[in-house]
Amino acid sequence: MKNIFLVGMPSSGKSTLGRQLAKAIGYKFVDMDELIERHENQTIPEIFKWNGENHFREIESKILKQFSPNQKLVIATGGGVPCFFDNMDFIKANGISVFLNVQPEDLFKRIKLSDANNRPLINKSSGNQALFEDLKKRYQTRLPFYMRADIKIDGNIEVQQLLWLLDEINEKQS
Ligand SMILES: Nc1ncnc2c1ncn2[C@@H]1O[C@H](COP(=O)(O)OP(=O)(O)O)[C@@H](O)[C@H]1O
Ligand SMILES: O=C(O)C1=C[C@@H](OP(=O)(O)O)[C@@H](O)[C@H](O)C1
Ligand SMILES: [Mg+2]
Repeated sequence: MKNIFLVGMPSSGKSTLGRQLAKAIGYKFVDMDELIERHENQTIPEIFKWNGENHFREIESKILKQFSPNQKLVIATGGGVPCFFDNMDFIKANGISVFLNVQPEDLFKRIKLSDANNRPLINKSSGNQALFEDLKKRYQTRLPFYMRADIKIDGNIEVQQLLWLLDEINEKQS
């Protein structure tokens, strides 16, 4: 079975669901953001601050292209991965892609609930209205890229729906 790439907005659950999915199907889980941090020996906010977004995007694309199709991996991509360079072409050619579709209203709630403040593109201190507007705009801009995924699912899925997702993946591959 091919590698599985999870794509979607920040806070759509790629890392959370990716771990569960990998465990359920006996795959290894990898988080691209963690690979990038290890490669650069810096946190994501530090990379953005000291080297800029362009550098981050280049490293991100380089890390992506090191995957080969049949490594038995579930890969949580960063939210921007499908939207830069030919990354989405690579993903489609080298694995099964799953878009976790979570609406801006729900993303907003998740981001507000979480203590984490490690996403340089999401300014939690900018005020609720500005944060929500930014999420809506980013979601609309990115949607066409995410929609190229092989499978699109509502990101608010329950654990039992994971089984449906697995069936769907198997069908795509048979
Ligand atoms: N299905 C879900 N329903 C509600 N909250 C979720 C769900 N999946 C993840 N979360 C919460 O959303 C936040 C971001 O999840 P995460 O997996 O880090 O997203 P991503 O990797 O897509 O940025 C976390 O606080 C997590 O607990
Ligand atoms: O949406 C984006 O452009 C980004 C999302 C982040 O990953 P998550 O989607 O896991 O938050 C991380 O790669 C970086 O902060 C940029
Ligand atoms: Mg993540």
